[in-house]
Amino acid sequence: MTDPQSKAQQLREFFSNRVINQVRQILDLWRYLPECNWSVTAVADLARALEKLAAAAQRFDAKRHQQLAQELLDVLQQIQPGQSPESAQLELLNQKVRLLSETALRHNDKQAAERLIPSKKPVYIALDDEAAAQTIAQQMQYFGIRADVQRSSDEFLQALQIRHPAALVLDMHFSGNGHGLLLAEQIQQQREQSLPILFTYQDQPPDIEQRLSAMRNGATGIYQQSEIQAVISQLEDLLDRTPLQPFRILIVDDSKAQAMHSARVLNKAGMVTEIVNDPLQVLTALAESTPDLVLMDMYMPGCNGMELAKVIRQQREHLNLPIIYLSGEEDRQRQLDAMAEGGDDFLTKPVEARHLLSTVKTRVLRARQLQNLIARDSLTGLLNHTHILEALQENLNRNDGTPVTFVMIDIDHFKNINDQHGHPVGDEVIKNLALFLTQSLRKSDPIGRYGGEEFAVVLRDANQDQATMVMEQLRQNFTKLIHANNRELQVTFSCGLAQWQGDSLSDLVERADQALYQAKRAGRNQVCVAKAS
Ligand SMILES: Nc1nc2c(ncn2[C@@H]2O[C@H](COP(=O)(O)OP(=O)(O)OP(=O)(O)O)[C@@H](O)[C@H]2O)c(=O)[nH]1
Repeated sequence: MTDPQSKAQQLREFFSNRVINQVRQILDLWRYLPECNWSVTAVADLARALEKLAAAAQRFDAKRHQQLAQELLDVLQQIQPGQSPESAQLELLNQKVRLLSETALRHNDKQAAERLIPSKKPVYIALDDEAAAQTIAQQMQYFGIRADVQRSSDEFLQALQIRHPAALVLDMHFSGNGHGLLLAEQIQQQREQSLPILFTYQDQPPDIEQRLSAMRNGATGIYQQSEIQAVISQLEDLLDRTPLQPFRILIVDDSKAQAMHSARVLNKAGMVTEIVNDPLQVLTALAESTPDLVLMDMYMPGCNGMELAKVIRQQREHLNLPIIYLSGEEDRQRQLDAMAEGGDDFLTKPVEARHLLSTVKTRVLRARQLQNLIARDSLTGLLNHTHILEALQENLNRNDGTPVTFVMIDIDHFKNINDQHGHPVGDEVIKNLALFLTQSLRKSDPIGRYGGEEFAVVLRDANQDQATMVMEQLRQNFTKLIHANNRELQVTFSCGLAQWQGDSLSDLVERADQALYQAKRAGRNQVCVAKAS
């Protein structure tokens, strides 16, 4: 007879697998909605996927998933088919989708390697050098990316018939000089949507004609075969399914009708809007919500748009906030004057919806890129020292009963690596660990470069035992990575972690640091847990 406990465990694992797939599908549909301006069919597809999840969750008694799926369905049903969703509805949907993506995996899931982020679809690798292809495939697996090696053009084409991959890693000269490029052309011609292809070459860098041909055939990048980590990094971007933070737009216009019109256009593309009709209220609105962009009328009672833009720019925190004027002003000189006073763009009313949308989207994406650069470490792309601590503080502030564990990681004998192999190799090891952590942890876990060869992670919803399991697994996997194409170079890290017990941020960090010190003293290459305070 089967032990009832193991049966329950099996059921849980079955559900866990299934839910990961269903949530993946829901996230894909969700990301597609703004692109198709919330088309009726796309919303119906999302509703169907949510119904399926709710039904499966009910069968397996997974209350949290059932509740979230149902809540999402309730909001969707309030939106009239073909109409713009309201900002409050968008807020709610965004918040629930985010929660759903977070619940899709727990740290103690057995399938920790198969996380939410990477696509379930495999990546096909087709290189002339099969041993090199196997090495890349194995490295990808350590990063949680499924990879299938294809040995010949025929095998490759056959595999494509059977299963669509998430992306291809293809040698430009697979099966003969330039043949990889021809193969790519043949593959893309048969598809409606082009397949992302990462082209590789062995020694001779491609010339401009080959690069152009690669670009025309769907290249997302061209790499030397030995740049394994760069290939993995690009794949991670391609396969990322984290729900985007919605764009938040503050509309400042004394005309209620004009403001509502703009709001509807932006809402239809999934952007959350807030309207301020009294220009004197703009600073209060900026302090309360943190918009990505301000869309502003030029002529309003009380003050004009140019004066307002100047006042906004006087505050350091809004120096990079994009401001777009939307006005009936047609005089080009006045428009240019307005931009000189702190505006970024000028749209003349009446503006076409697609024109407004593309201007707003481009500006917000640029501003976010810039913000990202400021908050992130340039070598690794991780949060910098200040911002990882800020992320930790935010998590402590939530104080909603879910455990939070702070983890500190330090590469062992890093000075020797620099001394023996050179600084560039040291840098590569740092980048590899950053990428490895990004790939191996949940997207919702903030990861930072704390100092030179020191890293920090905030694990939310993980107590110290769960966190130890996760970090122990990572520690073991990390030792298997190849760095700088040198199989002799084995790198390890030590790790100290502390679960938050209601203590101050500095005490928590101090405890994790002490635990890290313990791990170093006890011989390195290990995970140590902090003592209770
Ligand atoms: N290549 C490279 N090296 C760095 C960077 N930041 C710090 N380092 C070096 O990292 C080394 C850190 O060495 P230590 O703190 O002495 O410790 P360790 O050699 O890692 O030894 P243990 O931590 O005791 O295992 C120093 O030599 C720094 O110069 C960086 O961005 N790139």
